Amino acid sequence: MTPSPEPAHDRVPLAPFWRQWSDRAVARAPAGWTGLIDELRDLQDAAAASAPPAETVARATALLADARRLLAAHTVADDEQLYGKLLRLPGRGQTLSPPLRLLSWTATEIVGEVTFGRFHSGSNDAVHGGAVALLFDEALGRLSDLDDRPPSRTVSLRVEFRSLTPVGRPLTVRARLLGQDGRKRRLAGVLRDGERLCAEADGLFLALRPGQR
Ligand SMILES: CCCCC/C=C\C/C=C\C/C=C\C/C=C\CCCC(=O)SCCNC(=O)CCNC(=O)[C@H](O)C(C)(C)COP(=O)(O)OP(=O)(O)OC[C@H]1O[C@@H](n2cnc3c(N)ncnc32)[C@H](O)[C@@H]1OP(=O)(O)O
Repeated sequence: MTPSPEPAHDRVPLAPFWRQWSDRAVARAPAGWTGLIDELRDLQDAAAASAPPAETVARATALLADARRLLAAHTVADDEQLYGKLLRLPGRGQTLSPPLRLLSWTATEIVGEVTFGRFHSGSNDAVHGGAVALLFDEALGRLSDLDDRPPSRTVSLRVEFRSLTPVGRPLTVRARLLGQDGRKRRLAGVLRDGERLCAEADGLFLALRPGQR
């Protein structure tokens, strides 16, 4: 695999399993779907950051209930859902974790950029530790399954919080594949705000056996 010369999240190669999984969702996604996900993400941040008066709360609640009813009328099984499956998009079309935008990659290392919003704040404008762990699971998981490696699952993820992770600033995340032993893949991650180390992670990912769900 050739290292990427420039930021290009959507050119990161996908292993065949994930390419099919994602292309199937892309083919079924209606016009405007990614706009809906972006709006949902912004909504989460706006709700977390607001302290509105009662009239605004009532109006927003009614609008949200309308939107929820519209979407719930089109509920599908997990296999058919679109959410989280658009792997060529930063954030892969989900709002659980903040969009991870890949800047460069090789078979054994990826570097990405991420900005946590107010939705992921714990307190003090600092990111909740669980959200930091979530980001590492995304980044390490992404690398684990790169380069035609068979799909894997996290079995262990240890995070060390070295300093507060700030909300609202672009941060750099770096993931490395340390080694493979049969189905076991050891990975490590580092999250930095400029030069400052925010958190580090060690993960063990296990490749699934053929047909294993
Ligand atoms: C789920 C979301 C997936 C979303 C994917 C989206 C996109 C993917 C595309 C690209 C990637 C992009 C982004 C990445 C995004 C997300 C990544 C999220 C990944 C996750 O978030 S995923 C959910 C959390 N994850 C689980 O829900 C795991 C639950 N679990 C199991 O499903 C089973 O556990 C399984 C099937 C994994 C293995 O089961 P099994 O029966 O096949 O294997 P077995 O138990 O025999 O273990 C074999 C050898 O591993 C050793 N071993 C096992 N566990 C160990 C541990 N904890 N520590 C040390 N060693 C351990 C044993 O000791 C033995 O070692 P030995 O062979 O030497 O004896």
